Amino acid sequence: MEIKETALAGVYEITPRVFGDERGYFYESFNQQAFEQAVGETVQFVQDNHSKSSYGVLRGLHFQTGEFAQAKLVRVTKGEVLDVAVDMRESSPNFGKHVAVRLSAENKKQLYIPRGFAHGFVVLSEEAEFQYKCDNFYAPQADAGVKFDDVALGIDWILPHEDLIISEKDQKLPAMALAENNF
Ligand SMILES: Cc1cn([C@H]2C[C@H](O)[C@@H](COP(=O)(O)OP(=O)(O)O[C@H]3O[C@H](C)C(=O)[C@H](O)[C@H]3O)O2)c(=O)[nH]c1=O
Repeated sequence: MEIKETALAGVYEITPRVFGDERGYFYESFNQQAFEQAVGETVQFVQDNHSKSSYGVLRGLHFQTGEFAQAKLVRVTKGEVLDVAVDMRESSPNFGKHVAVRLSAENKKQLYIPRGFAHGFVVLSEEAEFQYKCDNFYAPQADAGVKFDDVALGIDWILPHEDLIISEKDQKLPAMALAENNF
């Protein structure tokens, strides 16, 4: 497994070692020991999520506030997405900055997004299946987020606006300046 910190401190890009042979391939999609050694902290994941989306679906930018904040280890097992993490920690020198990485079933890349970050993705392929680990349980009462196209964030989502499919909930998310984050 190769793991490297992205330009956004705290967010890591992980590329697993893939063993291919005439049957197909094998790789360890998660190894607690290797992961913790690489990110330099203990992370206990407690919930696995799996979502399927069609081309143009944009989910995000979401986070859970305060004590319910979640660290996530995300990957794509079908298709391709542009995955985005935004630093929401007001004390961080990177507050409001983001990183965007293409994750796909093909490149098998994963992204580790610590607590204190907003997360979202847009589907670039016909369909995408998105699977991820969280280190804190779902807490709807702490569900929060920021608007994906807030100019203050300056995120290039690649697809034309008319191709995007966004839930009503996500369309109503506040701009960064108004987002409650408690981080
Ligand atoms: C997140 C979540 C949702 N749900 C239920 C609540 C709704 O009835 C339904 C769909 O939820 P939502 O529309 O919030 O799903 P996404 O838009 O994919 O939300 C996720 O999108 C971005 C990419 C994230 O990083 C978060 O994990 C999460 O916010 O699943 C649960 O039962 N458990 C959960 O952990």
